Amino acid sequence: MITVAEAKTIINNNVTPLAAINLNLAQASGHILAEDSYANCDIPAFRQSAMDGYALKFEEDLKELTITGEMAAGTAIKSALKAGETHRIFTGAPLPEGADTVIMQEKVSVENGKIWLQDLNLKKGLNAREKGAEISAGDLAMSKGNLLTPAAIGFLAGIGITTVSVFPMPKVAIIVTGKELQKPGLTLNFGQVYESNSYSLTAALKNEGITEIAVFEADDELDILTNVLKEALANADVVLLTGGVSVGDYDFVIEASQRCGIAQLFHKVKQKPGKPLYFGKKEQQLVFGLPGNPSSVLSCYYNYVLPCLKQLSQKENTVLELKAVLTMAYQKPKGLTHFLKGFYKNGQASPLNAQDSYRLSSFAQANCLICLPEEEESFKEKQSVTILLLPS
Ligand SMILES: Nc1nc2c(c(=O)[nH]1)N[C@H]1C(S)=C(S)[C@@H](COP(=O)(O)OP(=O)(O)OC[C@H]3O[C@@H](n4cnc5c(N)ncnc54)[C@H](O)[C@@H]3O)O[C@H]1N2
Ligand code: MOO
Repeated sequence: MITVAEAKTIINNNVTPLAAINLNLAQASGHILAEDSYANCDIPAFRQSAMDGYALKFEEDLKELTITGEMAAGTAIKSALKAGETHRIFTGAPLPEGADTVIMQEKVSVENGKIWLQDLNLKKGLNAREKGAEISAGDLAMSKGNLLTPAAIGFLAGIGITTVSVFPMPKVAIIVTGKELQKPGLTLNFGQVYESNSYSLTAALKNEGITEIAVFEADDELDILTNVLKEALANADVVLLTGGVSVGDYDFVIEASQRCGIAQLFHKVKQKPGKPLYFGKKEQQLVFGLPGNPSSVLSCYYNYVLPCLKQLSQKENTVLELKAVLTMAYQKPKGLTHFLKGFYKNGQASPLNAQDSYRLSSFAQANCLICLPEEEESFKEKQSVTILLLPS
């Protein structure tokens, strides 16, 4: 059995980031930019008013001007100012030729087609956005490696970009195994359990912006599982199996993986929950055999699967490791790293009740996993420990 750290290193060393693709900007949110992006034109594309008011050519001691035109936002008609003239103008509209300044309408009085200026702070260029002030044609708009946040998407759209080169999100297949599984909503017959792993995993993947998710079900039979795994591998970068990875007579994940040509990279990690975790690889495709207990599935997801998915898309890991003090003493046997479902607040981490790996009630309340190292058994109240902060 390998340690948690060894397992993480093996995964990390076996991930090849996915090749960049071109995406329509509207589909690119949450992706990492794979190429520098450049502006095609000046933005603003013309000298533009930042206020509703009057456009003018600035001079010291201006007192009055005659209104000779109007510029509304979106106007396609060009206009020019002569000496002593002003144009009514609105926010976003182009300034008439010859104008360099806009006075807010609150700072003038209007009478008989004229304005009287009452703005002591009026300066040349006030309330006028210069052509190319945001960005000039040919300038670098955003560098490779940037995350396309909503603001980044808006910025690129605002400079007229429609397509971007990004690192794609992985395509993920989930295979839930087990004869005992029943769909939530149907009657639970004797010996059955409601199938929840595909729900928790799908929800977690969708939280990451992963949309290509295929869910398969497989009975505990080697031939069936082998065929389902083959089908899943046909269109996935990552396959997540749940259940069937331990030592029982009906646990076929290891054998089915071998039959599908997947090379085993490890099986079994010194941890609780999730001891029988399996990881394998077929060319660039990655396969996780997650131990079936619902809490083991999620504990392994946050520890191993999520960082791997992030790496595939060249994104930062969002499971943050930090230090916290325990709010209570805790005992565990030596030999395995324990990941306790916990609640973190103001630097303190509280282990929750119901730590058993078949239960999700505590995980449903948790915002962190408290990591208790393999070789330690006694933890004091206020002792500093490492926690993994879970993404919401
Ligand atoms: N003799 C041993 N028995 C077990 C060991 C061991 O070392 N020696 N390890 C235990 C540990 S730890 C775990 S974890 C489980 C993992 O076993 P499997 O991955 O083979 O999982 P299953 O046996 O198929 O299922 C375990 C448990 O989870 C329930 N389950 C499975 N899939 C789902 C699902 N999609 N939704 C909800 N619940 C699910 C299943 O009904 C079982 O109760 O092995 C121990 N045994
Ligand atoms: O390790 Mo298993 O995941 O405890 O139940």
